[in-house]
Amino acid sequence: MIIDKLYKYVEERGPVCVGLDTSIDYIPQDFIKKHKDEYSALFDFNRRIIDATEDIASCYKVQIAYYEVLGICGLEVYKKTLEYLRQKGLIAICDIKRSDISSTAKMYAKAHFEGDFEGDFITLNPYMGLDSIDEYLGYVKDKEKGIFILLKTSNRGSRDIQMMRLNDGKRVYEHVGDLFYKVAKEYKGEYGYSSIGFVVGCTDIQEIVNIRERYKDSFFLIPGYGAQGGTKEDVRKLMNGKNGGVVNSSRAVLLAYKKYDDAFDASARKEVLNMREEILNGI
Ligand SMILES: O=C(O)c1cc(=O)[nH]c(=O)n1[C@@H]1O[C@H](COP(=O)(O)O)[C@@H](O)[C@H]1O
Repeated sequence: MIIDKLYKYVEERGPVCVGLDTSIDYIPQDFIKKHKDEYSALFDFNRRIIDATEDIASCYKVQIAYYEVLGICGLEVYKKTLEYLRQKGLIAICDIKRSDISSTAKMYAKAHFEGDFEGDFITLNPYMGLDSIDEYLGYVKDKEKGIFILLKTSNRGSRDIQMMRLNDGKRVYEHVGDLFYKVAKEYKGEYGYSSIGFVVGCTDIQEIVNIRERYKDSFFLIPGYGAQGGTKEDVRKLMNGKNGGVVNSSRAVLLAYKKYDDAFDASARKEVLNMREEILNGI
């Protein structure tokens, strides 16, 4: 089960997930100028961030929109970045946030668990219901793949729908969580976590404790740390001790060179080390 590999990497390297939401605007101009075009600079930037952090990060979340926006050439960089992670034996979470009926979901599953855009985990939107994830389950069961389902997101708008109360008193996100938690239990690995986990933002202090209590043996992908205001205390409440989730940081790592006044890769390393220390010290 892929979740066991992720669990082991968190044990060895810590819970930080480096977010490769690499906008061309984030790349220092002098670095871009050294390359034949901005696409090769983009890949080289990602490669150096990966090289500088691989021993201290558990995984990498590659946000597809940052590559799609650049068209075919951007998707080439997305592909090359995933290939590079794979060659190094690192774990890639493809942040694609898909949702569709089964016949189309089958294509998404094939597109992101096989071929050019293959990753280890993908993010899915649960809005279309239980059968919308069916086509991914074969990959989870037999092909070492995993899923993170959006449960309670980090944005302010998560209150608009996810926090609404249903007739039975449950929040919408609790209803969603309860449904998918049942499915997830069938895909548990050797450490007790399932390869189907949840995305839980660390920005809603009131809900965090409830979520960890309610989904005790669920592994979380936790965004919202740093740039969106999530703190080490919030994150710690979502982790099950030291190993119950990975904490994503994208902009704070990619733009760390502005804070440390050092090379971008050395700065990214400093940021990941600081973050790891902040989260783990005190657990
Ligand atoms: O699924 C996600 O990764 C995600 C869910 C969520 O609730 N909030 C959220 O910010 N994200 C993603 O997490 C990353 C956060 O980036 P930073 O705020 O720069 O660390 C982005 O790639 C978002 O798309």
